[in-house]
Amino acid sequence: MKIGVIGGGAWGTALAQVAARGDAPVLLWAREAEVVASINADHENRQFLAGVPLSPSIRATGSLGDLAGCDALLVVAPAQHVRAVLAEMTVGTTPLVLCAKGIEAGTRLLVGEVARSVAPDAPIAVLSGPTFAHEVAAGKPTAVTLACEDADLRTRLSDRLGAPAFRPYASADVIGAEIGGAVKNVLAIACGVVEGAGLGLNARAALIARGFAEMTRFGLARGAQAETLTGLSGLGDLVLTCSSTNSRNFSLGVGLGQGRSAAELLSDRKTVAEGAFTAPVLREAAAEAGVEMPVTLAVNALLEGAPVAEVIDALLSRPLRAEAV
Ligand SMILES: NC(=O)c1ccc[n+]([C@@H]2O[C@H](COP(=O)([O-])OP(=O)(O)OC[C@H]3O[C@@H](n4cnc5c(N)ncnc54)[C@H](O)[C@@H]3O)[C@@H](O)[C@H]2O)c1
Ligand SMILES: O=P(O)(O)OC[C@H](O)CO
Repeated sequence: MKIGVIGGGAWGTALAQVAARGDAPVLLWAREAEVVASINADHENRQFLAGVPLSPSIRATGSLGDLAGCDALLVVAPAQHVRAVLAEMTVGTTPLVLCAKGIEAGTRLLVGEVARSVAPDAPIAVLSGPTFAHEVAAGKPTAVTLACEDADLRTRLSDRLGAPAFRPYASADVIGAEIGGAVKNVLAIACGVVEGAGLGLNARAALIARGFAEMTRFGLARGAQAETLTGLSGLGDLVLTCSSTNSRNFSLGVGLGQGRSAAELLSDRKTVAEGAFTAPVLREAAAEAGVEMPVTLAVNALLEGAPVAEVIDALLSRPLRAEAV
């Protein structure tokens, strides 16, 4: 199975490294000419994953057409750009493994749903979980959810990508795997705010637990299975992303919690903090589904410039309720 990777950011590059195990050939499409040049000439992605020596069997290209000979494509462009990138190429029946985490603005579609609408003949899988790119690229032990309705394709992808230090756990719940990854980014911003505003570790733990209740309510309303949400792509990724400034979403929240504006924090960044784009769409999707998501509303208020103290007060002043989802 020759693997192609769409997206030369940190995660696309780390996944290319996973797929290149044993010197298997991997073709990676990157949007930036300097990323293509740096991978091909120096086996390093200096722009997005600096300092990690890459396998020489990874070749980079700036032309999406070159991916035509691949047997499966890992789609690792940021969620808001997946539609445009897939629309530029002929996917046909090549399986697409969606690795971006988000919900598309405007349509409120999950990335897999976007892919289906652009490439209706392509089988769909989702790879998601607690995965900081630099750790995966360094070969540190990592486990992910690999969700695909087609059991045969799921097995072939798991066999092709799996390794002792990269363990795909199988699931048929594509929607559940996607919802965990999309929602956790918004909740990670909230946890970063708790850190930035110095609210303490009790508050952070409470936010993770109540945030997970929020993720579960939304996920169940959208047809996710509860066990997927409690798995690697849901709770697992939530815990990772809410725990470390290695997370771009958590770091964005730290800045907001310190009273800096979203405009300032997002203005010159080259890397993507997906939660900032997902938050407003998630608010709309939750309203549409009739699901209460107070943490998501609070993150949106902060992104729109509401004062930190005011947003925290509003969250803490909500009427007490039963703990059950
Ligand atoms: N970095 C991680 O640790 C990690 C882990 C798991 C999942 N993800 C997810 O993978 C996806 C990609 O993130 P990343 O970390 O690889 O990116 P990144 O932040 O390292 O790099 C930004 C990427 O966005 C691309 N980009 C910017 N504008 C674009 C446009 N107009 N069209 C197409 N692409 C454009 C750039 O080419 C680059 O590949 C995101 O959905 C992210 O949530 C990231
Ligand atoms: O840096 P973040 O916040 O985009 O998180 C990266 C991955 O999604 C963690 O699983």
